[in-house]
Amino acid sequence: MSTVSMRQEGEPWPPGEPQPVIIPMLAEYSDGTNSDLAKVMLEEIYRDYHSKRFTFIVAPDRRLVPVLYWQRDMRSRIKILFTALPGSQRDKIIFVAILSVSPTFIEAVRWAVDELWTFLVGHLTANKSSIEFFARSRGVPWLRAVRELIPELFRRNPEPHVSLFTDHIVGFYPSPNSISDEVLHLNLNAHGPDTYYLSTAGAIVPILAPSYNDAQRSDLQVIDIEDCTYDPNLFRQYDRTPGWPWQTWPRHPQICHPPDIDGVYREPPRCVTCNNHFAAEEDWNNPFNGCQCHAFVQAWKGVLVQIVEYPPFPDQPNVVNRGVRSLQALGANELIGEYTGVLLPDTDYDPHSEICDNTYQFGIYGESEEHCVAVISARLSGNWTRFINHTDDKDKQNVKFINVQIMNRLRVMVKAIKEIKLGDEILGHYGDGYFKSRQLL
Ligand SMILES: C[S@@+](CC[C@H](N)C(=O)[O-])C[C@H]1O[C@@H](n2cnc3c(N)ncnc32)[C@H](O)[C@@H]1O
Repeated sequence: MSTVSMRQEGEPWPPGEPQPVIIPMLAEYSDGTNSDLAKVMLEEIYRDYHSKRFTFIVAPDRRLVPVLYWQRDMRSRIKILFTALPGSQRDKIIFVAILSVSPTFIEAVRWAVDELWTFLVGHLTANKSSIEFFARSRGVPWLRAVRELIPELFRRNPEPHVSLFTDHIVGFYPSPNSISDEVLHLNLNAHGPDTYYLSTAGAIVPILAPSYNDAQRSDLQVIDIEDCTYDPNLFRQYDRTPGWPWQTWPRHPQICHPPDIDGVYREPPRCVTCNNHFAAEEDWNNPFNGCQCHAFVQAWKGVLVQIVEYPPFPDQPNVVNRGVRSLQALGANELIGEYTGVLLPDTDYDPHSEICDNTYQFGIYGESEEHCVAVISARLSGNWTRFINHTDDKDKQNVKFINVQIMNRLRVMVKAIKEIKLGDEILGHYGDGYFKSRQLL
């Protein structure tokens, strides 16, 4: 166990005293050991990118990497990291530039004690591709960081060096650098960060919507959406679902306890958390109306995960198997995500529909399993939760899909059922009928 205190920059340690771990803001989340603290720091570095918490340090004397010469301590730390990193000189420079905009990393370089730094270097080295993919898919301004840290590179003979660091070639390098920032930024605005996966070769690959029949296009990049989308016209196309529980048709299927279910207006019920009324349907799009538990909803939108390629399933050896890797520790019983997609009526799978499929589909149920109020189809739009793989092994399942009412909506949520560690694959159970209907298992 180490004590936690702040050290003045440059101040020598009193001889014989154990070197304290600094980074006080992180200490409360760890068990106090340097090994655990290094993991928490790694998570915080991912979080810096996710929340776009960037810092550009102004170093007093900047020199070419690998001798990033800020101060003597920092210089030797960066040298250790540089030696440990895999990849070419260019890859290493890009990686250090990416790290250099993370306030947590800067804090570690400046303050961390040797043991903590050694653990952190181990984590950074082992997760190099993952960190780079995560940072770049969140729009980290790494090229600007290279320019700031190594101005000589651009001043003396800019052209060859600039082209060394600007990467317009998609799929050329077998590393996360394979998609340029420009391409990523363009597509990120339209599709979202979890519409790319990290391949086993270390490349960033756009995720294309699957197609199971000739009527569906398979060259469309999937889109991230925060909430389910509802288009009444999609519901009008179909006959009323037999188990439809509401009186009116179509109506927004996620809105629960409609006050007019039998034609009599009733006051909407209150949220158990904030005690406000749930918004009535007409106010549904007004975020300031009704239940105000937005902080709660926001919490699971900040979860750090990454879509990565896992080994193919034995029954589908030629199919790329994307799954979800957690980039943070998650506690048992935490709600970690909402399954989002396009809301559709509970009709049979329509092979001619662009949005409908039976692979990325979950039902939303009312009071009972017979009351399927809609299905959520995530073929084209959804979020990371659609890449959660299935396992029959109860010991490996670490999440489950649950139907809950939060704010004024019925939602399919992903709930952690045990502690999940940084790096674990997130695995659930799809329900007994899923694979039978596809005859895949
Ligand atoms: C919701 S998606 C999960 C993400 C999927 N791995 C991907 O790359 O898009 C469900 C599909 O993943 C595959 N899958 C997931 N878990 C599986 C398992 N335990 N065994 C075989 N296939 C599985 C099946 O093809 C299934 O239809």
